[in-house]
Amino acid sequence: MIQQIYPQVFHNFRYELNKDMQIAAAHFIPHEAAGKCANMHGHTYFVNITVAGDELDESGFLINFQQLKKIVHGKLDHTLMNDHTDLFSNARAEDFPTTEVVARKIAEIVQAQLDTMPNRPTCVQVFVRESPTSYVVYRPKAGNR
Ligand SMILES: Nc1nc2c(c(=O)[nH]1)N=C([C@H](O)[C@H](O)COP(=O)(O)OP(=O)(O)OP(=O)(O)O)CN2
Ligand SMILES: [Zn+2]
Repeated sequence: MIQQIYPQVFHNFRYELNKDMQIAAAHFIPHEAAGKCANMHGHTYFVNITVAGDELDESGFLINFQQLKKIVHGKLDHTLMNDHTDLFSNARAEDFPTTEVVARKIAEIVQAQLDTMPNRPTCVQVFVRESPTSYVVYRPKAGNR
């Protein structure tokens, strides 16, 4: 079980849900500035996804927790991040699989799913802990949907 206090995100929506998941994955950062992290290595990423909205779906959900897990954990768990060429690139820094970019890509995956739902919830925050001492918080700009 994951037990952690996460940073709060300000919003005016009536409902907010949070889904935790652990993703075991390998990556490498294809840049000399990454030092030893330019070599392939693995992490157990601790991910927290925050979704908010004013309306629920016909099940009384903002989004089913299981569906959230499936679209993120189901895609990335036990994979090499760099292999996901639909998400990451070894040529563009904006798309290297850094913690920052992993958090942004998870937000984009989630928002793409949310955009198909009639109740139109919003992904307001993605927290990604890559190691015991390093984490990133990504908050999509309002209106980027
Ligand atoms: N801003 C970023 N800096 C670094 C990233 C990153 O994604 N964003 N990534 C790495 C490496 O991938 C590495 O896996 C993590 O680095 P680091 O926190 O240094 O890991 P340590 O366990 O060695 O940390 P200690 O606190 O020294 O134990 C590097 N930088
Ligand atoms: Zn790493």
